[in-house]
Amino acid sequence: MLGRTLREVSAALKQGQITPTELCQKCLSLIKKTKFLNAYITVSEEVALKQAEESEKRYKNGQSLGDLDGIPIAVKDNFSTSGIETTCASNMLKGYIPPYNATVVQKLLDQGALLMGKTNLDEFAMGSGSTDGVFGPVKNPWSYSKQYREKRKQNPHSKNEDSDWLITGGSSGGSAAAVSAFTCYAALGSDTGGSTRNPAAHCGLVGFKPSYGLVSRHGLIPLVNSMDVPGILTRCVDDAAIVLGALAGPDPRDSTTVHDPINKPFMLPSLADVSKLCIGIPKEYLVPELSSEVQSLWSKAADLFESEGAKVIEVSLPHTSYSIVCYHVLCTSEVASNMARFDGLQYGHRCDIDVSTEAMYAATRREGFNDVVRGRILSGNYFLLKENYENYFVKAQKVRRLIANDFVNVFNSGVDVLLTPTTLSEAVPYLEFIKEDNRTRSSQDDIFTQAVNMAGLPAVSIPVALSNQGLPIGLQFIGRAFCDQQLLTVAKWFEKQVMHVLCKKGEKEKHYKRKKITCHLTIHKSEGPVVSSHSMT
Ligand SMILES: NC(=O)C[C@H](N)C(=O)O
Repeated sequence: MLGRTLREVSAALKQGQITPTELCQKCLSLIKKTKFLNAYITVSEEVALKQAEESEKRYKNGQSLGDLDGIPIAVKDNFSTSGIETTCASNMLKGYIPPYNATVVQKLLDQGALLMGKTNLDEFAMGSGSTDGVFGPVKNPWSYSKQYREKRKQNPHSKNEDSDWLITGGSSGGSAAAVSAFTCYAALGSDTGGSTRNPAAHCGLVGFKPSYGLVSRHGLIPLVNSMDVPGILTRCVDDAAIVLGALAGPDPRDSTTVHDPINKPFMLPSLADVSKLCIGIPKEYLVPELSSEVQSLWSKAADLFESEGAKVIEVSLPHTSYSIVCYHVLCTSEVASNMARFDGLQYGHRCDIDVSTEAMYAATRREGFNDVVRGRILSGNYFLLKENYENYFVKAQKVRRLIANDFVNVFNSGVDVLLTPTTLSEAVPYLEFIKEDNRTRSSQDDIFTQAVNMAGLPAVSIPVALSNQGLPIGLQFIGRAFCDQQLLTVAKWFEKQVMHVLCKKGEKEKHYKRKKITCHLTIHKSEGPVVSSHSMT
């Protein structure tokens, strides 16, 4: 095996154990074999092979561009990619081919990364399941692990295997499935209310959301401009740091990016000295909906820090209970304004009826958007009505400030990092997920993640352990604004510890077979739980 992580595979490329073209072909073949996951909307095979060829020349001439040269990556289909269709999983943008690359995409390509394709999502990134895009739902690769299948078989309510798969979480579920199934070594997601961290937790990955302003949004098709950030999905913390190093920095095309006052330059994180840390546990995050397994891991993780000499204290984020509703008002208001550009004239789909311009707008938007998007546009326009503006939008802005100040107060009191759950539970089966109204479910699942976006802070979800059902569970660390590097040092220390403290000691390997895919599940001392589809039957 070449290596599970970007770092390992990058070393293999540097040592000539594999060429970029061979690596690219391996990933392309896995993309084909795991097509049933529905992780990709577009596979950019030709582009990736061409990029691999160029990378190969650089390696041959001793001119490699660094750790990302020759590394297969995937990009969520809401980032513009020059010459490659960018759909946001919406009828509205089907067939849209942008003339430019998003800054983050360009930066990865400039470092020699290979673009394998564009990944599936909830339409316009609205959702937490990756179930609501026009190309159909994404399946979680962990649905096919033997341990999970066996557990499901014992459940009398379980349906047959083909309908019994799990959601990936979302909205960057395609990116998470793509990394989790080893079709690439890192992927870009976007994170507006948790969309990178949530699927990372459900798919056993590291999901990193940078501080707002650290990474450019230019070319990321906006959901909520004041909260969107490009996110990073990888298999370990070091890999996330490598990608962040390539992406961070001001961009003249995004006026909200700043010259990072703290992290210059980005380096591979060292291991934090935890004995000097103060870890905050927000008491308001102990919500009744939290599963007992997640809760128990959360408290074990806190104990772990304490036993290693960290100060662990309970803290209060008193405005947490307003966060979901506040996010809803602000998100939908920005959505209503952002989506106004999709009118059948300027971009994308157009319904050609010649009754009147208004009728054309209405028909275009009815055909172009699903009902989740239309619902958000309607709510947002209601909040923005002249007579409602003060009472909803302005009030929500004030509450957002209070929510952000809660974090400032906690950090000012000496807390270095907050430790919280990422999601309420492990991934749920699709059929259970759609039983509930997806919008309600989505908003509940974002309870631990949305406030971070409203405050613009960095946060990372780390895979911690497998549940009784054999599914990954993640925990989240939240840091001070622009302390992204420090946050990663804590995450890295934790990642290293959890494998032999929270999981069973030592190394255990199991091979799980199902249909054509063999999931190879490994728990190592020094790495997170990893599901791979390296060995195919
Ligand atoms: N992109 C996101 O973070 C989406 C978030 N889950 C929402 O539905 O608004």
